[in-house]
Amino acid sequence: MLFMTASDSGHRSGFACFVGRPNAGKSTLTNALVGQKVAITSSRPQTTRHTVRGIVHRPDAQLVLVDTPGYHKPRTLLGRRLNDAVRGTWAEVDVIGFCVPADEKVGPGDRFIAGELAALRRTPKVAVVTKTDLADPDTVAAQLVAVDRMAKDLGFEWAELVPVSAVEDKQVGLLADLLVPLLPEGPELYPDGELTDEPEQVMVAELIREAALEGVRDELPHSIAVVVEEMEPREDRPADRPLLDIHANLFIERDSQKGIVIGPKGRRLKEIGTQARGHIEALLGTPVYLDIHVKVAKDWQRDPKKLRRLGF
Ligand SMILES: Nc1nc2c(ncn2[C@@H]2O[C@H](COP(=O)(O)OP(=O)(O)OP(=O)(O)O)[C@@H](O)[C@H]2O)c(=O)[nH]1
Repeated sequence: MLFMTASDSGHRSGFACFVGRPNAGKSTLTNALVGQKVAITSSRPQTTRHTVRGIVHRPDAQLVLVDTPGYHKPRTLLGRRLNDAVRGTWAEVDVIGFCVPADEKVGPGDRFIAGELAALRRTPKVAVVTKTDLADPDTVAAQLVAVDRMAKDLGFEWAELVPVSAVEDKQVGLLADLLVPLLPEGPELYPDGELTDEPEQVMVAELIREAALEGVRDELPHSIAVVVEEMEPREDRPADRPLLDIHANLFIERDSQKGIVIGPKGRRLKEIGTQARGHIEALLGTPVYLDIHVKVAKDWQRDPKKLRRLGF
């Protein structure tokens, strides 16, 4: 009955995810489509850990965006878990957006991922050439041709091929217009106004992790995990001056990494706290007291029990 009503009205709803090599612009594009910061962006690759959904609400459709971690050659148990999670997501969505930056040549990393997509015969695949503001029109055109050819070489065709700039908000609306017809007919999946179904604590943990990753060496990203232990409104506060107490543990793998995260005289940790607090307050719309403890969870990347405890 619900289905008939939905198809009568022509309303569409479904899931999409963006895939592509690290730094391809997937999170930024998700944010631009949704219009609010829900996924985590960073100038460093492979920071999108959790499946974060942003929801595009339109009168004619609801598009639920699932943001997956980067798909890459696994070296550790964590790497394999991430790849499993990514492939699991690909199999579940209604449409896949494959992102390639306009300012970098199509390479083996792109072909590796597109090759995996080729196996998903039934799922429509849309190619998105991202960051067009960083390339001149000829380069963008050449990139569109290269991406088209890559699919043909792999034995499939893109359902759509579209250049966008998420930063300058160019063609982002067009991309949504092209994705919507590829969704099945159906009613709204989430109530209007709900931007993400990711638990707040996970998003808060991601914001702390993002702040912790700023300015640390490239090899550290997978050595940091954050778990929010407690998130409670402070008691005895006047109604017009609420305060949210957040206690979080920041896990590193080895004692030797403590210095990097904490910094001389605790300066680095303080910076992490200040930056994360600003983002959390913007996200939740309330003043926050943030308390971060740095703890060593030895070799947590390779230990299945510890991985589970940290939510992977
Ligand atoms: N100039 C420009 N920069 C962009 C655009 N989109 C993304 N970027 C930048 O490119 C970098 C990577 O963007 P992300 O959105 O984090 O990329 P991602 O594909 O989600 O990266 P991973 O999480 O590592 O897989 C960031 O520094 C963004 O600011 C764009 O349209 N124009």
